[in-house]
Amino acid sequence: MSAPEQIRIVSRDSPMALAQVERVRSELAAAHPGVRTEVVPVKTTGDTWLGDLSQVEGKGAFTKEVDAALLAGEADLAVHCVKDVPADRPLPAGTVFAAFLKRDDVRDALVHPGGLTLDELAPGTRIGTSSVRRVAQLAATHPHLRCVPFRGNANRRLEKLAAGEADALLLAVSGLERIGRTDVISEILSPEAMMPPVGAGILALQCREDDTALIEAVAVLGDPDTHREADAERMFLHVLQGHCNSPIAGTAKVHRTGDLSLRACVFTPDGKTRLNAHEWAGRLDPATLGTSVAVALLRQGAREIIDGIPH
Ligand SMILES: NCc1[nH]cc(CCC(=O)O)c1CC(=O)O
Repeated sequence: MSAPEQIRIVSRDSPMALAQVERVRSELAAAHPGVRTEVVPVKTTGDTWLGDLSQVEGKGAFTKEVDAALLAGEADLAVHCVKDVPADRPLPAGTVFAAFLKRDDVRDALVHPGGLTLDELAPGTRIGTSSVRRVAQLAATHPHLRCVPFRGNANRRLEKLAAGEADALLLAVSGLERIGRTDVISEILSPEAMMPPVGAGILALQCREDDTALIEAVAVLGDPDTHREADAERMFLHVLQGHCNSPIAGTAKVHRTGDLSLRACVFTPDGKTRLNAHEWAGRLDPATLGTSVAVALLRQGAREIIDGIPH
């Protein structure tokens, strides 16, 4: 089947989101020379509300307006960071993921203007992050550091850091790559030091489910290993049913042997309790692996931890 002549791509309007759209446009141009693309930028609640995300809709704050534009027919293709797409509920009715692009770096980076590493930071150093996952892990490993709430797109956070609103930041390596600012990285944290979130570094392409021509056309951009990792991670989070204040980390990996593993953790906000699970898929499909890892954490008391956190 031939590709559609024109594809309207909807996305958030942050510099990172627009860089993601450029990647999609160039991969589309390579796969389907001659296809025309148009960008439809939208602002999401998560972009305009810089307070506590749990006070607005929390999950979905970065995706709702993008999904609405897709469903209203104002655009044909949405580009999302999988990390920002709620996994506890199905995708908005009438939409599907048509492809997961090849995964970028899953790790977090420390941005410290003086170039120090996490272990070198002095007691009381203010780390700008509103991520409960990052706060809980830092509390466990570096209790002498102080996290201060920090929201806004990555460029905005770097500006706020330069203005002295924090002494250092934690940001995703993939995000810094997309905005062309890896120069600010003072240390890349291993997944052991800072477990990544579900969906880290993955971009998903979402279409209306009846748009079969487009679904077929963009499927060639999909990466099969990334798809397996995303399925395992998202099913893990779906079974666990977290909320926007629950510190949860999870990262799947397709190894050179082709086998898939999933490591995941649930933390208390103070980082004092950390539940761990690590399983291999073996004969299980990715979603069943995700279910199994979630059940392993539930057996250790994950439900009680998650439900005990105010939200
Ligand atoms: N919450 C914002 C957001 N959504 C996705 C990324 C990073 C890129 C990715 O993981 O795809 C970021 C920035 C960050 O966490 O530093």
